[in-house]
Amino acid sequence: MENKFDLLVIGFGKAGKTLAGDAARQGKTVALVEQSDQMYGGTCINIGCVPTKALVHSADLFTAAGNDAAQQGAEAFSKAVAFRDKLTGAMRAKNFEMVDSNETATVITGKAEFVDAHTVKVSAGNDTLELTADTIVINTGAVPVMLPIEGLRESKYVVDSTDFQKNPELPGRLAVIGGGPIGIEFASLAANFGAQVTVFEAAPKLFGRSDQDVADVALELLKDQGMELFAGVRINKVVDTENGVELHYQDAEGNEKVWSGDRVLAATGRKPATEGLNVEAAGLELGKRGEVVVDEYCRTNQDHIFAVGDVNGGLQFTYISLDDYRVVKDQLFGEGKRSVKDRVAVPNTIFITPPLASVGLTEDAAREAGKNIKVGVKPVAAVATMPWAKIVKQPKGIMKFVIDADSDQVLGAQLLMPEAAEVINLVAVAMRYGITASDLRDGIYTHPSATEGIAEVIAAAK
Ligand SMILES: Cc1cc2nc3c(=O)[nH]c(=O)nc-3n(C[C@H](O)[C@H](O)[C@H](O)COP(=O)(O)OP(=O)(O)OC[C@H]3O[C@@H](n4cnc5c(N)ncnc54)[C@H](O)[C@@H]3O)c2cc1C
Ligand SMILES: NC(=O)c1ccc[n+]([C@@H]2O[C@H](COP(=O)([O-])OP(=O)(O)OC[C@H]3O[C@@H](n4cnc5c(N)ncnc54)[C@H](O)[C@@H]3O)[C@@H](O)[C@H]2O)c1
Repeated sequence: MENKFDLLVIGFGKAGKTLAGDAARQGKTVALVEQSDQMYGGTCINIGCVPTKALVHSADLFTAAGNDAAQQGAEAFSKAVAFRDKLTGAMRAKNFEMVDSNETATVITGKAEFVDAHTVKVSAGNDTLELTADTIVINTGAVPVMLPIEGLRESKYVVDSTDFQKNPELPGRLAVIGGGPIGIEFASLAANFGAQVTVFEAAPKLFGRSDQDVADVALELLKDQGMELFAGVRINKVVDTENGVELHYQDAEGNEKVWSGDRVLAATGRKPATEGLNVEAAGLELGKRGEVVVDEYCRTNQDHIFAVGDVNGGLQFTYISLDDYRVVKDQLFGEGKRSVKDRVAVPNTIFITPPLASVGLTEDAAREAGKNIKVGVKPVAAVATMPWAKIVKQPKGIMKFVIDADSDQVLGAQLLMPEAAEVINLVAVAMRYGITASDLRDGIYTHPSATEGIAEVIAAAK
């Protein structure tokens, strides 16, 4: 094999694989290096968005069918895991083919590390290979943070989100450390399948990035699922016992307490995957969280090396990795104008039931910023013109819009409602392209749908 390439991509992430395909279709020689054959296609399709949402959806179907979680939950969970494996297996194969089937592209399985600014060593077992390239794109993603809590790393009952997914057995009693999106989504799906779930969050509030009225409804929904949730806690130690595992913690009032159960999910964030990459050999700069430092074009301090996706320390979403790809593509094959600074109104969704989707400013943030605002807010059950919530039997939720009272622009929205992950994209597009709140209010929407609810809530803004 020729070891010199036009483009070398390290890591099979969203940005890198898309760029690799593009470059190959233009006749460039491309090598894509991925450390594991179980990770072709990257985090999203193997251990991230897709498998977790497959489990969330199966859990939703299970509860919507009125099943008895205590009797059937464990078996239903195992079946959901089997479906997920089939799905991710097929996607992995397709992702491999989408790159490797190009005549000028090759996928190389092994762990990459820099030798110098143009050379990368790939190791697989005892085999090593040195590759050189004109352009190098680092797309190695992120890895779970395992905090230095006494006993945490040593415990055989503590798992991260990847290991949790490998086990087809539903834990009876599950503790989740961390109330971010990973913690909350796993907590919610496990509870829907019948696990007894307790969430421990260190910050003073859960759903701290939402306004309090929205957070309150989200917490109520999770409690309805039988979950216990604690904020403001400090985990002191993890102890393996004869019967399982204990978490010794201090609650928000300073009382020392012990939780005991069967499994602990550590979901306290993910850090850029640069360990072992030897980026120093390429003269690259690392930031405080181990991220590869880049400019607004995802370019490192070496002109021919880019870093895209989670590894550059930006927002950790697949769609941000995809947008990094667009920026680098424009640098390599376009006009070189597109920048990460062009991003406006980036939405996000936490996949609970129903989902909580947000974009832009909360009411609190808008007031803090001194904006003159109007707020439209309604419980989902009170949105008379949106029967969709009742049809899908999800009447609990809240819809909230923050509107600039002077310009009529939407400043932000928080939607805890059926199809929120879809509806939020419409709001984000409106914010991005200057479509006013009145335009959104007066739009013609299909019926019955979740979208039509936004008209009534915006109309109620004051
Ligand atoms: C449980 C979970 C759920 C998530 N849910 C969502 C969601 O619903 N929506 C959303 O938008 N985002 C979600 N995310 C975040 C999302 O998955 C990531 O932001 C996204 O996948 C990052 O993609 P990336 O392009 O940075 O690289 P990744 O897809 O992470 O790919 C990096 C690849 O590099 C490989 N690699 C690492 N080091 C080396 C090396 N030295 N040599 C060779 N290969 C290497 C890795 O094996 C990996 O395959 C979730 C994440 C997790 C963990
Ligand atoms: N639906 C989605 O889009 C989705 C889903 C899952 C993950 N993700 C992405 O993956 C990234 C990682 O997710 P995450 O939830 O692991 O990270 P996160 O950083 O968002 O949340 C981690 C949580 O753990 C808490 N925490 C930290 N130390 C703690 C301690 N000692 N005790 C208790 N709690 C502690 C933090 O306060 C925080 O709330 C997210 O930033 C997100 O971008 C997205």
